Amino acid sequence: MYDETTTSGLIRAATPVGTRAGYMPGFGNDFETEALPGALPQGRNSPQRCAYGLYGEQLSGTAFTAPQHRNERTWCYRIRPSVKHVGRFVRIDMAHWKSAPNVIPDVTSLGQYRWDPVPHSDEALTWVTGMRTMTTAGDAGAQSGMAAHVYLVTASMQDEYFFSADGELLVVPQEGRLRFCTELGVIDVEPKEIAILPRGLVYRVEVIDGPARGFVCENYGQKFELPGRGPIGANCMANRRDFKTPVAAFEDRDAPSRVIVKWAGEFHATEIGHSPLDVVAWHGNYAPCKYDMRDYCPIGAILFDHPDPSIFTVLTAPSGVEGTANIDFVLFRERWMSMENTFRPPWYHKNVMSELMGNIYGEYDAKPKGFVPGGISLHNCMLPHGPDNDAFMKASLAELQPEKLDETMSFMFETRFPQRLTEFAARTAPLQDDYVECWSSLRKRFTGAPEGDWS
Ligand SMILES: O=C(O)Cc1cc(O)ccc1O
Ligand SMILES: [Fe+2]
Repeated sequence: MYDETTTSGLIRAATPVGTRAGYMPGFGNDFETEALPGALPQGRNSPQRCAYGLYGEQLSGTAFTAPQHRNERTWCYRIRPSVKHVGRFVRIDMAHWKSAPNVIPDVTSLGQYRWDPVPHSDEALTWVTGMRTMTTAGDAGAQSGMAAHVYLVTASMQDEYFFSADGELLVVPQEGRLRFCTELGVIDVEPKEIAILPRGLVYRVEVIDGPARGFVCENYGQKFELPGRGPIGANCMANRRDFKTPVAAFEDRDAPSRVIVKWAGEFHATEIGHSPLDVVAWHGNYAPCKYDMRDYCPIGAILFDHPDPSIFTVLTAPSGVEGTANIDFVLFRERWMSMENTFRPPWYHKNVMSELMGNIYGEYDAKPKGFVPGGISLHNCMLPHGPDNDAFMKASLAELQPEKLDETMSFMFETRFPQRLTEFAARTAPLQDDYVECWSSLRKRFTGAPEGDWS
């Protein structure tokens, strides 16, 4: 079966038996997939003439010489080589998609901040024009750090394609459904799922259910990978098989089209006469994927104390310093709390890493009010934070029983670099001016007597 046509018009390869339609299971696998029989060369990458008159082309995701266990590349067999998909570039303006370094002199990034959900407007916004950068960290040109964005998408890209040379994008939907029609296949995402779009991969984004809102972590550094589990062993947390990579899908479509490229923090457009989504077959380990966060198996304390949130790491992007991530993507999802004689919510703390959080749905235990679905908070490098007064009192006085934190999903983009607010985050997005007041009624309970004052 090679003629499965998606509703977006792309011709898709057969799905491996027993797997979810349109996807192949595994994270970082060496995949192979073809949308026409015999399109994928066997036993070699560069036959003298490829089947169907296709062009062979390598997409490198790491340096040629990267260590074997980190080396990523994919061989594509396509109707035209990519060099025909880009012509002369014209610089274009993209007012709200910012890259590090982006230091605004009169904006103070030092602080604890929280925002209500960024609202939609009446404007038709695509994946590219609807991207709103909230923070940037590090330096895109130095290939370290990240940017945190909110996307507000109401319109599909038509005869328009995009790729970023600056980094991979980790997409965290919060509202609506999107379809990523990529060179390597089609990925549909909705809230509770995430997707990774590798650096350099060309795609267009269609709205399946709009308006769509969500969060994006743009990773300028080394790619996201699964964290080592240490003594936890070979299972739990995010399991490799639950990641899904699309089967090959292509379109052979002639139409005046535009490719937008993000490169060194700048945006450029180039005109072409056909769709660049023309990869008929591919094999390799550099590919987009998606993951359903309901498949994440949380590990936690089963007797006492609140462990560090690193136990909830879904993906980590290493920096040069061992154990100190360029970015950790951390998930706070439904789980049981059963610790005895324990203050169960997050403790008060100061962290060398800077923590940007987003709420996908439900209530977050440290902030029962104010941190709402679609909302964002930022606790920057070395700035103290923790439960608000209500959460502190409730957790301190609770009769402790096993309790399920149900209907909840929040996440954190945690980076070793300080995060800088953009002009949009500081002046346009719905910043909660009174956020720091959530700690103001935490009063002194010290009396000099061991029992303290809990009245
Ligand atoms: O600040 C936060 O809410 C995130 C967080 C959660 C947790 O369980 C422990 C530490 C931490 O930074
Ligand atoms: Fe924190």
